[in-house]
Amino acid sequence: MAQAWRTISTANPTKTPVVLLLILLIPSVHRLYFAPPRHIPAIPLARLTSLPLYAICYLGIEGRVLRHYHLKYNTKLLIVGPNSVSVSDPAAVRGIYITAGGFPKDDRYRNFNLGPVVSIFSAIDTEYRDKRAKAVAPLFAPSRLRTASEKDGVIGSSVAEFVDQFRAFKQAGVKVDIVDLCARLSIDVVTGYLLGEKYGGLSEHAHFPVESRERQDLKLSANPFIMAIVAFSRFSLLPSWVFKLLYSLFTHLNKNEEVVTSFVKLDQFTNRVMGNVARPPSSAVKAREESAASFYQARLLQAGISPAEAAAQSKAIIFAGADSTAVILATILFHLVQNPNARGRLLKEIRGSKENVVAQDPQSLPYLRAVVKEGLRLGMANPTRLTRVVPASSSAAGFNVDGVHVSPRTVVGCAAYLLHHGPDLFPEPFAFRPGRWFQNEKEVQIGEKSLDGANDGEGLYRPEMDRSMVPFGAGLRSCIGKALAQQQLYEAVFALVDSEVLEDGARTVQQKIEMKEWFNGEIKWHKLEVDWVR
Ligand code: HEM
Repeated sequence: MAQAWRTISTANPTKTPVVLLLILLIPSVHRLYFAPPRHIPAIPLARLTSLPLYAICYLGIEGRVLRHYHLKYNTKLLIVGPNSVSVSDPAAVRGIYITAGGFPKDDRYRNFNLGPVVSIFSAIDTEYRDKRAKAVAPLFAPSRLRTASEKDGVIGSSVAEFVDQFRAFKQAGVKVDIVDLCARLSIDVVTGYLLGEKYGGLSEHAHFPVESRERQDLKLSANPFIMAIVAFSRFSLLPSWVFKLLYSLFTHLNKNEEVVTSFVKLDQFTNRVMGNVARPPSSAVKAREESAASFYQARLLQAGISPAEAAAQSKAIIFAGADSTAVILATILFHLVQNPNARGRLLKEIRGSKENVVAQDPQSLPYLRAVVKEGLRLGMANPTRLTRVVPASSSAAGFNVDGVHVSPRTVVGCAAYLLHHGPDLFPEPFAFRPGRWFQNEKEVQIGEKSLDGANDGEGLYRPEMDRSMVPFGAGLRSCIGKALAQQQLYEAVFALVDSEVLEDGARTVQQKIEMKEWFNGEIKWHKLEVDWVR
């Protein structure tokens, strides 16, 4: 190689830069003319380089930019990098994520490893993932969730505390930040339910009166930890070595006391819950130990996972569970505050269900289901492409999207931002309209056409609409915490609407929800406020 450089430079020094440029351009020219099919539209420069994709990912505008180009070119397939395509086609979800276990996750997921530890979420090796996911799966059984939702259960008591705090803000006429309050509820539910001890999100600042500056200014202490991870996801598409470099640089530059304290607090909490299950059983605490054995960290230890890894996996689940559920719940509440008609309809349904002799499971209430579904559609907890790689196997060699062949080793992915905002399936895609989920005329009447503007014809599209919904991903690698998240959403919306806290003058301070569309979507400024007009 060194000899070759010398030959070029001694042959004709003035031509060297030109020759070098040509050599450098060969791969790009090859990409431009041969690699990706020429007839598939691309975002600018994407056939040559991934830099535009990295830039929009960094800026948190990936969802809206890809949607713009899909609509502009009227295409279901869009080239977003030399070896990467965005798919905006509900019919492709099955092929990419479901059939035969779905395509494997691509290399970008390595960037989500927890240092040396591979999490359930970041694992590419499915055997590694299955061992851990199977160990914890029984925790999400419906009967266990129902028990936890009773008055004195972890979910039931946390939701009651959440409603009480909401009410206290209202009674004092003080603005409430629903993103913060939902984050407090979510972290308590995830930790209390899975790890056997509540983090204490709802209680940590509850000793300050709601009117005090401290109470209004202080945010959940785990926020800096959560937001640091959310912010790293803006680099997640980069090659692993660049990511690592930027990660250490970014960590160094953004290190401040608040972030360090938050990480230390999370470490202390995780060590404590690990200690709770590591203690040797004694007859006096037998009952407690028995129930402790049914917690997340204990089940991982029982499956042969090392204590250090079980601790890291527990920390990962706090992030995975708390942040996404908070984003979706805050989205639902924000829209309910802005839609008195939907709220009125929901209150009527909830009150009706309470008059029933047999208490009804919130998840069986049709209008509440539509409200939660519409919130999951609009809530951008994971707005961007869930990337996978087309395997080289023969069955996948024929993978097609809308009649176009996608070759093996191409990175493919569907984004909730695109599938959830398809204008054909979801007219007025950015509007909150629970009524759109009702299937036939009778159901539309239940959904109150006159109340939220749904029209009869839309219901006919519902199966297609369902296929377009990927808030929890799809297939084997879809969210393992879906049942827990849904239980919290239903219980919290039911209880809050039933309490009538959102009645008599509640209004949103922000007019709309603005998001940073990173892999984990972030509500801008991490704040959405509700105040009260008297
Ligand atoms: C409304 C709340 C939630 C939303 C919207 C959500 C969304 C998602 C999505 C989209 C994925 C798939 C990611 C991909 O394919 O790359 C996922 C995976 C995952 N979620 Fe959630 N999630 C929520 C709540 C939770 C909760 C409560 C937990 C834990 C208790 C959790 C734990 C996980 C884990 C461990 C995975 C990885 C599964 C695997 O790769 O096998 N999530 N989630």
